[in-house]
Amino acid sequence: MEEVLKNVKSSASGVAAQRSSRSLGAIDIPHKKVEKICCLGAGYVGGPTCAVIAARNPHVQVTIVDLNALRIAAWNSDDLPIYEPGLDEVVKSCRGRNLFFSTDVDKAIIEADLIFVSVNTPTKTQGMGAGFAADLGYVESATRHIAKVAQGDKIVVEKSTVPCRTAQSMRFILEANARPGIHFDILSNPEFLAEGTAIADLMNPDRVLIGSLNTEAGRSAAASLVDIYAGWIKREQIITTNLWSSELTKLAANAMLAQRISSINALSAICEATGADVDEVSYACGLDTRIGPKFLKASVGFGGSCFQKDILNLVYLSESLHLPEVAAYWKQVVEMNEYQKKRFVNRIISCLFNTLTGKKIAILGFAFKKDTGDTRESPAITLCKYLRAERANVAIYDPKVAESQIWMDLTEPGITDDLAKLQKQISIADSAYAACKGADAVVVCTEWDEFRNTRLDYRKVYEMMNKPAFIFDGRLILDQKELESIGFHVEMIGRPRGNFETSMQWE
Ligand SMILES: NC(=O)C1=CN([C@@H]2O[C@H](COP(=O)(O)OP(=O)(O)OC[C@H]3O[C@@H](n4cnc5c(N)ncnc54)[C@H](O)[C@@H]3O)[C@@H](O)[C@H]2O)C=CC1
Ligand SMILES: O=C(O)[C@H]1O[C@H](OP(=O)(O)OP(=O)(O)OC[C@H]2O[C@@H](n3ccc(=O)[nH]c3=O)[C@H](O)[C@@H]2O)[C@H](O)[C@@H](O)[C@@H]1O
Repeated sequence: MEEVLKNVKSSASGVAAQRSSRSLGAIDIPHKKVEKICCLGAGYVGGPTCAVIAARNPHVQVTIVDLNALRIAAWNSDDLPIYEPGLDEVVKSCRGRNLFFSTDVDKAIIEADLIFVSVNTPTKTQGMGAGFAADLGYVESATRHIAKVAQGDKIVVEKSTVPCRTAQSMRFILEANARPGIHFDILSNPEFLAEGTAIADLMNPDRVLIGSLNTEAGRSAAASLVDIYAGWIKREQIITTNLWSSELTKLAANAMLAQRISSINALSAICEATGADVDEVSYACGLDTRIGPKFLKASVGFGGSCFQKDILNLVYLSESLHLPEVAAYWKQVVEMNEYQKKRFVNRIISCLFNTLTGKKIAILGFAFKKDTGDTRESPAITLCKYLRAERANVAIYDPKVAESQIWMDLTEPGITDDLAKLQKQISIADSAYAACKGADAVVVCTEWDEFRNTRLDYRKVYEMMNKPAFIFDGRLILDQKELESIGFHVEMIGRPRGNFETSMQWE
């Protein structure tokens, strides 16, 4: 037995040794010191990431450019285009010193030694792979632009999330279009930040991943980027791998995170039907150190711009590689997420006596998670769509999402395109109380702290609602007992319905 344990231990430490020698190898070889960085794309990733790079590397000039002039103007104003706790302070600390936001894409490319490509990679909406494959149009056009404009050697870094082997296409395009004598190195450096905690994640990441070709030039380019991150991150946390591992790791990490949520959400359905409590199940499972406690919070479904997109991308990749079983496995994670949203709405309909016609439903929270104003793929959008179809009147309140954004999300093609008709059924409130006034039901869609029992006066909410007053907690943030003592009828994800508890008593 001891022999077996020894072997297991030595093979495990062998893997660690291999990994660390690879990660240290990259910084031990001669490499260029980066003085100027350009980032193509001033979005949720490019903006915060490069702002932190600038803040932590005062000797490096960082210019973030975008084709969208309004977005750049906002980055240069006091009202940044995205809400992220801590972002204002970081930007203010270095904007105008070594951090610049500009629409002059060509100048920034010409000046830079290293260019991050941090443009959007949405799911294709038409053509081959529509609904699954990533639309690489923005990445390709950014790559072609770099090739056209560059007057000297550049390190080009894929920051966008892309399908495995995209770096090869980028290299092909760059080499085919480069001016004579110009050399490009390509690195993959996927971003793992989560919105709402982006600055904390960037300041203190679990790891930074850099993929390169395993050639001298490739390793040397990786070493230049390692230097940038080493401005504030311990070297052993900066991992270097081959390009394809790095590209695939990003898709894999998102797929695994989303898979955990779909797993706990699948269990939440069993909890509701049996009397088990999903929070208790998740807590008890999470205490197993092999499972761990994070990303096991049951919810109305995951949202955000990337989980669904990246899993579908993985599904498409698997299908293209003739691996249908692998594709079906990952696809189920997304299907479970859709099922969860539908299940939640069905519960609302059934509790409200099987009809929502003319009833007022207050939606608390429209962002896909707390501490962000981002609504991309927010479950609240799907919920509102279903509630509308049931002819409910919906009042939405979110502390950070702009009203114009809500209208845009609800008038997206495929959801509805008739704004005037929409406004007869949907209203946007400027406070939680205003949304709840006269409502038959309150639905918590986003886990904003201000919706917690300690922050919102639920006695006041109860007084202003139609009776019976229902609350549906899609985020498991409310104190059910306290709300019930006020008089609410409370329905929580992953807890049995209504008086199920009493019907299950046998003692
Ligand atoms: N949002 C997130 O939390 C995360 C996103 N990612 C990935 O990062 C990439 C970017 O995502 P976001 O920042 O959320 O997208 P975004 O849509 O917020 O920003 C992308 C920006 O790129 C600009 N752009 C497009 N083509 C350009 C070009 N040729 N030159 C200059 N600018 C150009 C667009 O105008 C847009 O402002 C995506 O691949 C995404 O999957 C990765 C990790 C986290
Ligand atoms: O590639 C990306 O875009 C990013 O996607 C996610 O980050 P993000 O989508 O910003 O936010 P998460 O915290 O992952 O939440 C995603 C969704 O899952 C939901 N969620 C999360 C955790 C949980 O336990 N339960 C749950 O329902 C959230 O409410 C939210 O709707 C990943 O966490 C990041 O590592 C990754 O970089």
